[in-house]
Amino acid sequence: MPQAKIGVIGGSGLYHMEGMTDVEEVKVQTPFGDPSDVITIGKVSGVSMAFLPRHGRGHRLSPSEVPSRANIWALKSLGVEWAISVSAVGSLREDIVPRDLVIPDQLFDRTKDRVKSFYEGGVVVHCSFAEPFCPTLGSLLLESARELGNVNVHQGGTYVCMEGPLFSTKAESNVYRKLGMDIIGMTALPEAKLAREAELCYAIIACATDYDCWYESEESVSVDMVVGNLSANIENAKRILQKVAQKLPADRSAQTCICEHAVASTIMTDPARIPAEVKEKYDLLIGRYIS
Ligand SMILES: CSC[C@H]1O[C@H](OP(=O)(O)O)[C@H](O)[C@@H]1O
Ligand SMILES: Nc1ncnc2[nH]cnc12
Repeated sequence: MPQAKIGVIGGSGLYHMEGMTDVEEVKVQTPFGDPSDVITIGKVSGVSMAFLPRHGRGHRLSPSEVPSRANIWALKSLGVEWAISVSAVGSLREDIVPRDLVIPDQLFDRTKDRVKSFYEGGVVVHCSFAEPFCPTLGSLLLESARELGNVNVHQGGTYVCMEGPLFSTKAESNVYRKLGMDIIGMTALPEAKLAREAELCYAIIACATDYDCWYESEESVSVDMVVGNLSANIENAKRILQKVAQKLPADRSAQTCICEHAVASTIMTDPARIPAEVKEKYDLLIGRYIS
């Protein structure tokens, strides 16, 4: 299997990553089923990158159907250390204008129907998730986005993740605003949790596409609105990815983020009591801690 240092999970509107060289398509199998689609591996700015469209090419998977465990496992198995999500979001703040970009630093979970951990069947792990995004990667995304010059970029903000697929009611949207949420989407969870459990550095380039439905003088969110505003944003997101590829440190061990060692000391289960087949299953993620 070819290897890649950066993994990009493309959201709504981002199904292909043009401009990659030395391209190869790989079909990865995981203990959690098939990822959303084949993964394209190539080079961007001379750095190896794996690209996976979250909803599949042709946008076939709803947010609740995205196989996040398979997606994150597949990226990990390709050697990915830095996972970047590109996501469409609604804005819950007047000053986050559609077509602005946000690099969120917090998450609030309103999903209901999703499996949120890799670990089950005899191994119990409790990772810290107080800081759900990698601050090292977030800073580099912010710096790269600011270098574009032609786009308004917001540093930090809370992404509230709803179940969907229907958009929110006005009552819900207004409650999220009162609670201090900044942007809303349907896909950051469980992806961010699984990335932490897989010890990946993970952050989001959030492309604001609409004002959801709280803003009385603006039209409520619709697919047409999202798609229209996304096409401009997606080009910016691709340029950010090219820039950030050149900035990522060669070695994560020199970084101050906890991501690379996120699971160390979080395994509650006595290794002597973890069945051999469970150890084998999780070797990719935690073999170094339980063997
Ligand atoms: C087409 S609007 C709703 C859809 O877009 C976002 O997806 P993604 O984060 O993958 O860009 C949102 O979360 C919904 O899934
Ligand atoms: N308003 C919104 N709510 C949820 N997900 C979204 N993705 C883009 N806009 C959204």
